[in-house]
Amino acid sequence: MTDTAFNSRKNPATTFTEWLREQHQENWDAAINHRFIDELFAGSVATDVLQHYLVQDYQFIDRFVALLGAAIASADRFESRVRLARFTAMITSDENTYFLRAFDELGLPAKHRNAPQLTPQTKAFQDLMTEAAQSQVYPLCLSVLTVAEWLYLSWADRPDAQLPPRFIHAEWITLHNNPAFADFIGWLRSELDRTGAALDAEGQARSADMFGRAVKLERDFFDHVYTPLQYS
Ligand SMILES: Cc1ncc(C[n+]2csc(CCO)c2C)c(N)n1
Repeated sequence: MTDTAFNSRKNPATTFTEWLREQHQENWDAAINHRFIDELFAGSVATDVLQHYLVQDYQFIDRFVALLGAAIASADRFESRVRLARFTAMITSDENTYFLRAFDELGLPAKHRNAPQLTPQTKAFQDLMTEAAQSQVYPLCLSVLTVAEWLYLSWADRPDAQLPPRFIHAEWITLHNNPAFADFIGWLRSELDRTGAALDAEGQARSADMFGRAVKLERDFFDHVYTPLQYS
């Protein structure tokens, strides 16, 4: 739902990604200030809640990588493909073993790591990533990728907060607030600013719709971890 078209925004200095976020500010703020994030920083997330969050979130990566592939294929220039390809290589390498170590720490059996029962919220997210990928429209792929990354940087960016003592909490924060991650999101936003501003009004409305659905799903995902499934 678009209140005002991007081209008739009040402040001409507003970038396309700022315009997108402004339209979905309520869900955005609810997500980045969610109870789950407060508990993560406090190191006090209940074990069954954290298990549920990580098991369901681990099912995110497959479609996320497929969406990156679609962005690489639909990008309008070589340097963009290269940057996306480097990021894809980074997140698919073995460097980051956080999930596997966390599953060990939480005593989660293999069946829940690899083929858990999926919740409707997880499925809805997978479907939105598939929809964006299948559009084969670069700024639409970016609209969903940008939410999944920028919203995570936004909740993790609490400069005055102390890190909690256990790695299962602390590393989930530092994975999302480190300088390399922030730098990539800066680039991702500049890319959507550039290609989104060049869309016609209908394309911009489609981008805003997908961006808004992604923000809502991020909020729903945090909400839904408080009615965890049992993984034993
Ligand atoms: C529901 C949900 N939304 C966004 C992310 C963030 N995220 C997903 S893939 C990726 C790139 C590599 O880490 C990032 C930052 C998440 N984990 N779970």
